[in-house]
Amino acid sequence: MTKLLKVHGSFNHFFILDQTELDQPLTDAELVTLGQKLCAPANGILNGADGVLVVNKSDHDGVLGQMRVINADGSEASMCGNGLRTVARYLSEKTGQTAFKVETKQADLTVKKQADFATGVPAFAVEISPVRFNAAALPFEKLGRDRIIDDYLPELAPGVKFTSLAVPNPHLIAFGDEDLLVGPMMKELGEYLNGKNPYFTDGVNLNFAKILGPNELFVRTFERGVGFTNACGTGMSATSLAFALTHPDLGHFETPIKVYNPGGMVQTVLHFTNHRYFIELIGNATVTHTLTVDETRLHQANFTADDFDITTTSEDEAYHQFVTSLPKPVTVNVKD
Ligand SMILES: N[C@H](CCC[C@H](N)C(=O)O)C(=O)O
Repeated sequence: MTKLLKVHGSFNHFFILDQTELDQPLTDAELVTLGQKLCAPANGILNGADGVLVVNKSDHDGVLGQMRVINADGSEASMCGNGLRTVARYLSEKTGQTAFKVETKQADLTVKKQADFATGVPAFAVEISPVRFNAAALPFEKLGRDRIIDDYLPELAPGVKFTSLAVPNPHLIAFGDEDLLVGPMMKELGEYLNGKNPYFTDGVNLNFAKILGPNELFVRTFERGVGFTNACGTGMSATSLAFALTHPDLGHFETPIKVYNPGGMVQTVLHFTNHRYFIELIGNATVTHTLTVDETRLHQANFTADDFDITTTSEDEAYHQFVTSLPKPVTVNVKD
């Protein structure tokens, strides 16, 4: 039998599959099908998820494991900030180590166990990098620019200034008031840029943010390969950096930035060292369920909820209490 975990970072929900525990790792095609089937709420496996985090062995020195990210639509992403916190916790509890590196598509990233974010809410800090701004890292070549920093993009939305950066997955960011975050534009633009369009040919994570004050933001994200999620770790990290670059009076480097989101709150710390940006993302790493299932069913994506033995942990209650204790600067419903 094979064990999976159901986890979340800021209610950005994932399944973790540790392939080092399998008799036979899944093929890439099997991972795509598994991601689509496990994550679809209609299939009733714990109401689905936003993605599957696949843990593999890493042969890099000083690296405890490799993380691959399969979105709910089966597409693969180069990075997942909320997910990396949960994989870091999984590997920490598996090995007993509390500070180490995890291999991701474009970099081996530093992770470190933190003090609990609140009672019963374990937390990890993870490195978000590499950070790039140019069209080579972002597929927006049809917008006639090599960079998009605090620029109007009338082709996409009149009267809105955007910033785009890759961390290394692609993000497009705009700052505005609550109407922008909860109005119709976000869904329309998010669906357009993640469908057939000449601007972001590989899709893009769309982040709208409200500035709450010095080093305080609220960020809502329409994620590539998923749609609206309760939080996007790389989105909150990229938005924090865009905040400091476009509002240097309010967003500061080397200072914790409080980032609220529909699923809770995380902290980010921006760094610029040796001509390199990187972002620390600090937040919860919550395990809500353990699941066991026959490995063959995962390979064949041939399962219903009845094929899983599911155990619920006691952690979600503690996280709900944490979220309830937070201010609600913007009214966006939490997606179950
Ligand atoms: N949907 C994203 C991957 C997951 C990122 C998000 N869940 C996070 O926490 O960073 C993409 O395709 O780039």
